[in-house]
Amino acid sequence: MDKEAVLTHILKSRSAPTFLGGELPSSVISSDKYIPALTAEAQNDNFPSLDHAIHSALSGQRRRVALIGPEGSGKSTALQKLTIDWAKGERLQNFSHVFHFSFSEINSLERALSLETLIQHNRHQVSPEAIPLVIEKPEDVLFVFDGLDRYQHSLDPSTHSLVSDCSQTASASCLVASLLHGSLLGEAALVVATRPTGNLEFFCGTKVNVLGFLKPQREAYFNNFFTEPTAAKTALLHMERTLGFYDFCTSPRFCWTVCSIYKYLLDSGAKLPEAVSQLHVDLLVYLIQTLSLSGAQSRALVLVLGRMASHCLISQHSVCTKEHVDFYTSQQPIMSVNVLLRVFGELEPGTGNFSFHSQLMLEFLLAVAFFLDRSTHDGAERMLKKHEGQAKFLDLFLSGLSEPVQRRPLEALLGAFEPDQIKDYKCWFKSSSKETLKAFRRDKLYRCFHLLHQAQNESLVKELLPLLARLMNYHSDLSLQDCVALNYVVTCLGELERFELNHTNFTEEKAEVLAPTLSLAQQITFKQTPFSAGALPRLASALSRGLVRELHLSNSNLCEEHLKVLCSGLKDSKLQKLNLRACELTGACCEDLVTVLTSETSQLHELEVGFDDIGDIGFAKLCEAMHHPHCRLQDLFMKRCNLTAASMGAFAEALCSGQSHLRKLDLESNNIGDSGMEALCKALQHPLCKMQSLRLFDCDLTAVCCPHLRDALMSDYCSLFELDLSLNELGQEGGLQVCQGLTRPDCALEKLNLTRCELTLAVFKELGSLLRNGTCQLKSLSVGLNKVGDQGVKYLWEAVAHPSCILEELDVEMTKLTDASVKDVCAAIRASKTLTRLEMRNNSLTDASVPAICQVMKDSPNMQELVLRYNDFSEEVFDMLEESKITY
Ligand SMILES: Nc1ncnc2c1ncn2[C@@H]1O[C@H](COP(=O)(O)OP(=O)(O)OP(=O)(O)O)[C@@H](O)[C@H]1O
Repeated sequence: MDKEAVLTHILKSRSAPTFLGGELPSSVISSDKYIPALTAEAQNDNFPSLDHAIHSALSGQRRRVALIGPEGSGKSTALQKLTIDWAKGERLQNFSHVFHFSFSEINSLERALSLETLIQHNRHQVSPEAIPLVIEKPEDVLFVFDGLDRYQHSLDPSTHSLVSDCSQTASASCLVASLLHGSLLGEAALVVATRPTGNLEFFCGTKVNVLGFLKPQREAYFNNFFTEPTAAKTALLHMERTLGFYDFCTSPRFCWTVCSIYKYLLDSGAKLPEAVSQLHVDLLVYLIQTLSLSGAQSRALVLVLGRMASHCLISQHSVCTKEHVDFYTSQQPIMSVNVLLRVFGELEPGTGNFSFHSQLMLEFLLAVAFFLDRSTHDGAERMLKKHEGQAKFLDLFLSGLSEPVQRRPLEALLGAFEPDQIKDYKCWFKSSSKETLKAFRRDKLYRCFHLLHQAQNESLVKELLPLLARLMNYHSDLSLQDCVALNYVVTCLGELERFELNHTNFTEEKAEVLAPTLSLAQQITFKQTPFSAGALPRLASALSRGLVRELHLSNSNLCEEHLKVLCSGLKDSKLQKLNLRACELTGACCEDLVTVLTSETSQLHELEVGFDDIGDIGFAKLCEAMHHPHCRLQDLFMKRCNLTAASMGAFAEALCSGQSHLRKLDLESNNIGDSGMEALCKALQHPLCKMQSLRLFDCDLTAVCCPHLRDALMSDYCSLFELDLSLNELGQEGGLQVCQGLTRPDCALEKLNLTRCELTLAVFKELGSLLRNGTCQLKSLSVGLNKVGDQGVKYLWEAVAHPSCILEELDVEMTKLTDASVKDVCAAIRASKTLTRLEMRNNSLTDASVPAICQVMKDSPNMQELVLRYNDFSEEVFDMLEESKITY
């Protein structure tokens, strides 16, 4: 085979590049501007380039490969590169022949022919004498077929009588099917390129999904396109910011289009477009200007193209035949608009088929035509319905074009848009948006944001403010595009009370796009949103210059490094509350938290690090921060942080330092033990200690620490207002000591929780007399899960009934109460002037108690809640309980 002739043939340029069509593959390759495109798998793994994937598929056993990718993703260019590399002797030298076919050309072959003729016919520079070599050694032959999606015949083998003899004549479609199914030259290798198409169902071989360009390839492409590096950078940054979140940016052809129009705009000193609809306005204006038509002709042309676009969408055919085109273009010579359309079938010029260069331009022309067409009776809603499922951007383009500033350049060329059509679209937009926003249809909500983003009209966003405001707080499953649209809306609104993001992979790109939103929000929550490492610096910098007061990151995958980055931003922020519960933090992370707590401008007063492995060393660092004059920490939540008695000494010191503002500490489920408690109790007696609330649920305490606790409670300096000792084995002795502590006349304790503390009758008796003694300030008492029965709780009922008792909430869950106590319960409720909430779940009351209880609830207007869940009631009393507003 004459490789030189193959090379000359391919490299010989046959048509000029256009903005929409792209630079010719041959010119891209010969001018060394070829950038290896990627396979779709490259997004996840470091997979090879498309060229590599083709070569490895051809070196394998099957040697049949289909390249499947969307429009303009670089399939044809990769095939031409393959053929050129072979012809230059650089690659695939195991093949003696490479035959390159286009399915569009095969479509136009109407007469029967043999494979031998097909090969020679199709400019393959193979002499008749060489044909026997091809046939004898098919393993040395490679067939390359481009554009299966444009093929008009089926590859279904059952619809053809497949041939096996190279000299046998048959239809071209039969020859192609025979080659692809291996009955003809079965050992030859084969590469087919196509957009996704039904015919692929009949292809057996390796399938390679073509992606095109990601950011690094786009960067290389822009650098090649613009000779001036600053222009390349400006253009690329602009594209990434305004369009980089759309899938179609992976298309090399789209990159060419963007570069071409950007260059034109930059050279003419114009502004670059902010949204995809603006980009298409600029493109269409440029393309029409190149045609040098009159205004009326241009308008007529766009109307014709709009109708063709509608036809292609509705019939789901990307290709219009000559007949279709003639039908639509009785007044317009369609060949004059090849800048707007792609022409196929060069074998017999003038008889070819047409298609739109890009689906985006097709939909854009349809949108423009909608606003130009006086004769159409379709309103926007009907028009969108008609193309539903086929058009992806039609509504976005309508939205962009409905704004006077955006459509003005087109109106200057085509004449004014029809006011009725614009009015109709605006009406549809407002009514459908209001409906969507009112009904909170999440699926449609973001579409509405996208339409607003395209319209780029701040006052339109503000008009919808009353409906938008309540939808701005919670977001989930956000795509990058959604982030862009949402951010646009939030930026127009200018402020945001809450922003919660759920179930969203928080990537660097999303963080970058949402940075303004994050800066405008006062309260931010991330739930089940894994952070990528790159997202953290963006988040940190948005928070550092933002308005955020509260940040909730519980259950996030923050490691030490992530936290370090985050804290670098938080130390300059206005943050007041930080929740890092279950964020996989360790003691080492506390160093970074200390920088936030002690920064000069720190306003952080609430910190939650529960379920993180902080340990004594980490806690010691936090205690050091409490000595610092800038530290404003008041509330600290450290549930299950692996703390022991060892850290209580340093903590007690911090509490007594006079610098600490700490008022509330939750140490639930840490191994504090009696010795730790002893240290803590000493601090509580110190005049500089400001602690008000101490939660020591399940902290391994026993009666041993209770004398210290009593002393602390008895101390004049103790300002404890709330104490939770539940799930500690205090027993009778411990319980009595605590009660003794409460006898101090001005003891401030208002809330005491002694749930499951192994308390006895004697303790209940003491509690009862305390509540009656007139000095006790207790308003809330929980003594559930102490199995004292009716006899023990009776002391409390008597106390509640006493006029000196000011108890408002009483919890006696699972104390083995029976119907025998009901008389006392009712008397207590009836007599109390303060009791509002009574918790009695998990006891043994039966239906017999219900009438009296219901009656007392009716007679006692103070009572807000009585909980009787999990008692022994039958269904028969449920109605009665419900009527009396009792929770059962
Ligand atoms: N690897 C590449 N390097 C540089 N430019 C490229 C590359 N691939 C494609 N291009 C540019 O993009 C344009 C479109 O590419 P190509 O025709 O190969 O796409 P395609 O996937 O075959 O599209 P379609 O399905 O629409 O036929 C080319 O004309 C060229 O300008």
